[in-house]
Amino acid sequence: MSTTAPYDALLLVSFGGPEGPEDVVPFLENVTRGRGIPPERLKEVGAHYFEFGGVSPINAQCRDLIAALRQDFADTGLKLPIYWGNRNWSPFLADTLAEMEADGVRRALAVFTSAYSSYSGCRQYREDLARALEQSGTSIQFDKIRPYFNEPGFVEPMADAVAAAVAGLPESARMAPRLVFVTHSLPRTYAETSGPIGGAYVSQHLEVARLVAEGVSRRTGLVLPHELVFCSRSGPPQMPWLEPDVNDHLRDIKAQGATGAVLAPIGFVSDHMEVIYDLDTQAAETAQEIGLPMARAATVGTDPRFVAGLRRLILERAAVARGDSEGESLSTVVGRLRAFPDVCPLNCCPNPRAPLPAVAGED
Ligand SMILES: CC1=C(CCC(=O)O)c2cc3nc(cc4[nH]c(cc5[nH]c(cc1n2)c(C)c5CCC(=O)O)c(CCC(=O)O)c4C)C(CCC(=O)O)=C3C
Ligand SMILES: [Fe+2]
Repeated sequence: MSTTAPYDALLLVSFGGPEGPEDVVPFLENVTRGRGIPPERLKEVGAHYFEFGGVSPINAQCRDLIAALRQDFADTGLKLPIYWGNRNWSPFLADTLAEMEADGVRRALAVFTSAYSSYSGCRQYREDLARALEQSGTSIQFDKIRPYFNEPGFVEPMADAVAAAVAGLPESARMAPRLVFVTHSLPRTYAETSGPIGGAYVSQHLEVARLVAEGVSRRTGLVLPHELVFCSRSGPPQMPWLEPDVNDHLRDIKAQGATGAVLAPIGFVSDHMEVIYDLDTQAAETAQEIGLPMARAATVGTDPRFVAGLRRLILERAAVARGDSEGESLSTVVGRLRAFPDVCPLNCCPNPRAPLPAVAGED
């Protein structure tokens, strides 16, 4: 029988987002406290949220993912309560931990809404949990599931989505379309130090891009050129971030003769603000301006294969925690990168400013 022992609960840990116009400024203050984001950039990002009524889509997407996981657990006979807490907006992690402890939770498993290794998408959440334990005066023991970029349930729905987006391009654009894989830009130093030995953020994305492109050619019979590009750069202009920017890239491929572009936001598990603003609004405007037909592929969201993949990772981590499995992983991974370690190694994705306490790692 599959079991989630020794865990008493699952905790979905996410970024958080504003749920109305009055939330936008305090939310951005939480995000950027002590991070040296220029005020002009903050005003600009605030304007993106206001364009959408001051509501980020991310909280609704977390609620949907939790509902889908609960249904999947019910269907597969798992009895593991699911909680939710955020880094930057309510429900805040510290409040959720207090609630969990009041409910008798002693040991819990965390799932982050980020599939890849980076300070922002992994260690920072581990630090957030350590700080929330401190703030709430609770003592729940936390493990986490490993980064899931190479879980088949993450990759397969994206290959379907990209193939569907290619098919949805106008006939004329299907002559020589390009696949444009997009993720969140990072300061180059964060990317260089990501993972246990550095470089993990980009190599994991390149691997997913390769796997999805291969999946697309299996589905369509076409081998389409692809590349990895970046969105949502912030920080001061003199600081190097990962490039090229998606808008610059669209201009480049248009100049090279591309007849169309499919944007595939492989860096995001659902249609976050970066997707609905940076791609569906801003990059779509760029594409329109230069006369390049563009389609945007869906994110995994609550695709049942993705949800089942998360469940496999939860069961796998529980087996390791019980000592029933000693390996890194029981479940399969796709591609040429190994399953990421269950316990983040020493110095994995280091804090770029100063070391802070973090859960679920060797340090
Ligand atoms: C790698 C990465 C992910 C992916 C992993 C993951 O999913 O966690 C991610 C996710 C997200 N980032 C988000 C929003 C923002 N990120 C910002 C700023 C920053 N992000 C960074 C990196 C990442 N961010 C970095 C290095 C900064 C600079 C400041 C710092 O070093 O921390 C800022 C400040 C303004 C700006 O400069 O843009 C905002 C508003 C939202 C919510 C979207 C919504 O509302 O739907 C989500 C899911
Ligand atoms: Fe971000």
